[in-house]
Amino acid sequence: MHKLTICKVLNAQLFDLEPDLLPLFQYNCRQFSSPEECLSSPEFLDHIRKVMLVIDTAVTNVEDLSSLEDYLTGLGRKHRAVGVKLSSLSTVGESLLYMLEKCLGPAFTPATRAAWSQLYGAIVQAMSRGWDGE
Ligand code: HEM
Repeated sequence: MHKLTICKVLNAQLFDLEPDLLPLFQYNCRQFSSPEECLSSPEFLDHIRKVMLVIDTAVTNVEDLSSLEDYLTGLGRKHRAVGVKLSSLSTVGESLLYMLEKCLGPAFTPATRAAWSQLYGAIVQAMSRGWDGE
């Protein structure tokens, strides 16, 4: 399956888990009337690419995640500013694990799950500094 198709599936599940995330994605002050409309907008697809790029970068730098810390703290701050709650990042993590499980099937062993969970947890921990002082 194409990477972006996978990501669309992932994000459809995201809105099932947390419908309140939909109004946070607004482009040119326009609100989407349904998850489907959001999922087919070029800006939202760009955001999916941005998320995947951050995850790709974390995988590449897994031996030295501290080098990404300042970037991720700033990224957290931007998300706080657009109204994202810290807890919503966990919902994204849940969707990510769900997607991997669906795509990898039996290859998604408990050890693989633990490794992904740890990596995403490290991203969230660094981003969470953007909510410090709340
Ligand atoms: C919890 C759900 C999330 C919501 C509602 C959300 C929403 C947004 C919004 C509204 C923007 C600004 C517009 C745009 O660039 O599309 C944005 C930017 C961005 N988001 Fe998210 N986001 C979420 C989770 C994440 C996660 C988990 C990551 C990465 C691990 C991420 C990575 C990015 C990046 C890289 C940008 C661009 C920042 C920049 O312009 O410097 N987002 N996000």
